[in-house]
Amino acid sequence: MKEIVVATKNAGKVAELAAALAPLQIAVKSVSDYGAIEEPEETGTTFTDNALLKARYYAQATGRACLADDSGLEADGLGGEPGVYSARFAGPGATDRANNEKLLAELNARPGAARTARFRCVLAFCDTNGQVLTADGTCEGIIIEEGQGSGGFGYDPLFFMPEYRKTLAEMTVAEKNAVSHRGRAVQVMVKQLAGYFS
Ligand SMILES: O=c1[nH]c(=O)c2ncn([C@@H]3O[C@H](COP(=O)(O)OP(=O)(O)OP(=O)(O)O)[C@@H](O)[C@H]3O)c2[nH]1
Ligand SMILES: [Mg+2]
Repeated sequence: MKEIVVATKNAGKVAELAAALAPLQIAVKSVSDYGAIEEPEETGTTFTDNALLKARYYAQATGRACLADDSGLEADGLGGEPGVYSARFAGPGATDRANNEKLLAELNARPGAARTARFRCVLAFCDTNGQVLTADGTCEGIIIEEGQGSGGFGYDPLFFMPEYRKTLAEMTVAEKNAVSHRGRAVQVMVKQLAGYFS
C-alpha cells in the first residue's frame, strides 16, 4: 500500500504536513499509530543532519517510509540563535511559552538589535530500503514585542510577516502552508514524492 508516516512528535507539524501531503492521495499516518516510540536524541548541528537522523530512526522503528522535519528560528539580533536548538531554547522539554519569553527577554536585553528573523525547515524522507529525499524552505519575518494570534505553534505569535500584515499564528493552516518555511519545503517534497510513488 502507498503510505507515508509523518515522523514527528509535534502535533502542529503533523497538522501542517498532513494538509500539504493530501494532494498525493496516499495514506498519511503518524508515528503514534505505531505504538509508543521514544524520541531520538537530536545530536546534529544542522537542520539537515537532524532531519535525516529522525527520518532514518523512525523508518527503522516503524518499518515504514517516514517523513521527518527539523526546523527552527534564526533571530538576526541573536546571531542566528536559537537555530537547531529552537525547541529547547529555554531548556530541555521547554514549553512554547517559556521559549517565547526567553526570545523576547534576550532581544530586549540588546537594545537596537535587529528584530529580523527567519524560520528554516528541512524535510527528510527515508524508506525501508534507506532511499532518502530531502527538501528545504525558509520564510522571513520580524519578531514583534508581544504575541498576536492563537493558531500555529511555537514562536508563531511573535513572527510577523509584513507583506501579509499578520503573524503566522493569525493564519489558517492553509494560509501558513502557502508562505511558511515548512509549506515551501513540503511543496518541493510533494513533487519528489509524486515521482517516488508513481
Ligand atoms: O513558531 C513556530 N512555527 C513553526 O512553523 C515552527 N517550526 C519550527 N519551530 C520551532 O522550532 C522547533 C523545532 O524543533 P524540532 O524540529 O526538533 O521539532 P520538535 O522537537 O518540536 O518535534 P520533532 O519533529 O523533533 O518530533 C519547534 O519546537 C519550534 O520551537 C517553529 N515555531
Ligand atoms: Mg525535536
